Amino acid sequence: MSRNILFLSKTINSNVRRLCTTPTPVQKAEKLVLIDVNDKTGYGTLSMNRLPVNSLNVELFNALSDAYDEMEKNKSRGVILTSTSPKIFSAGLDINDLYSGDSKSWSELWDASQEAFLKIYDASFPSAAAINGHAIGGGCFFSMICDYRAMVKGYQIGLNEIQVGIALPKVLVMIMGKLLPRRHAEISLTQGTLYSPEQASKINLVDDVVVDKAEAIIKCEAFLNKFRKIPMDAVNTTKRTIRREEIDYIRNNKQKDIDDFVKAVESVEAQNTIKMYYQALKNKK
Ligand SMILES: CC/C=C\CC/C=C/CC(=O)SCCNC(=O)CCNC(=O)[C@H](O)C(C)(C)COP(=O)(O)OP(=O)(O)OC[C@H]1O[C@@H](n2cnc3c(N)ncnc32)[C@H](O)[C@@H]1OP(=O)(O)O
Repeated sequence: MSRNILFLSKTINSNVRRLCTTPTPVQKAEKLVLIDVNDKTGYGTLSMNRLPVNSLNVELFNALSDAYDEMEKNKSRGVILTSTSPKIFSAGLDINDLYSGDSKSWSELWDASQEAFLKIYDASFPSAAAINGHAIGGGCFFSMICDYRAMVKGYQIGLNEIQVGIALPKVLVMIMGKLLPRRHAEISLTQGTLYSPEQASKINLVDDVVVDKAEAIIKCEAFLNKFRKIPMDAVNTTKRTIRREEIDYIRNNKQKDIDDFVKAVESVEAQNTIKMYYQALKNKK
């Protein structure tokens, strides 16, 4: 039996409360991350639900962080990260925010992304990504920081930040550098390559290629099941040893990392590229 838990980020909750007396379209805001805990396995399925494309903004990052807090509090045995969209896992950072923001909003965006990163990457339970659609930029990155990835055929995955005009943030470089063979990481990061799941599986970017979301979930559960007979303290100590460099980098350089991101986004060249990219996206239909 499973139970659905209504979940909203703190920000959205406060917005909804504030708006209770003044009806506006914002009241229709959906839950940004749906949590579905399987009581039998103890696994929580977290589904990103910022439609149409699950673009990552402060609220979605906060909702992910809060969902992970909830899973920690409930001593979860594992998380399956996926999306409610039929064809998009996540389209990465919200390009509207990159295009129309300022240094304060970009700082807040990056701060929230760092928090969500730490919650997932340093969780005390394993995470498996059921990549049920395109996973681009930050969408790809958030699947990369899970312990396992199963991706449905017919979509694309990759870190394309360079195409959007953003110099790759250090933590993305660190993690891709560890996941992919060196040469592939370098080409992928400097060219912003997007891969089919079949290509991605050849370079370690995804672990399994599947036909649909249902099969992705089955594969994720099978991965999480592998930890059932292993003491989690031993797993976590080992995992933290493996992941220490990236975790320490963010924890010890939080403000510098935010400043670097803001600098990369606010440069004239980046803003021009973001603007062209944004317009091309809007004009593509
Ligand atoms: C600690 C660090 C943590 C993490 C951060 C890592 C940093 C990441 C940087 C980035 O993520 S940069 C962003 C990279 N993302 C992209 O370049 C994706 C761009 N989008 C697409 O390629 C396509 O939209 C798609 C393949 C995802 C889906 O294609 P399709 O199904 O044909 O839908 P549409 O293109 O028509 O899109 C529907 C709708 O959504 C808007 N949209 C798409 N992507 C974004 C986005 N990233 N941000 C905001 N909005 C997006 C698109 O403009 C359409 O809007 P309409 O108003 O025209 O309907």
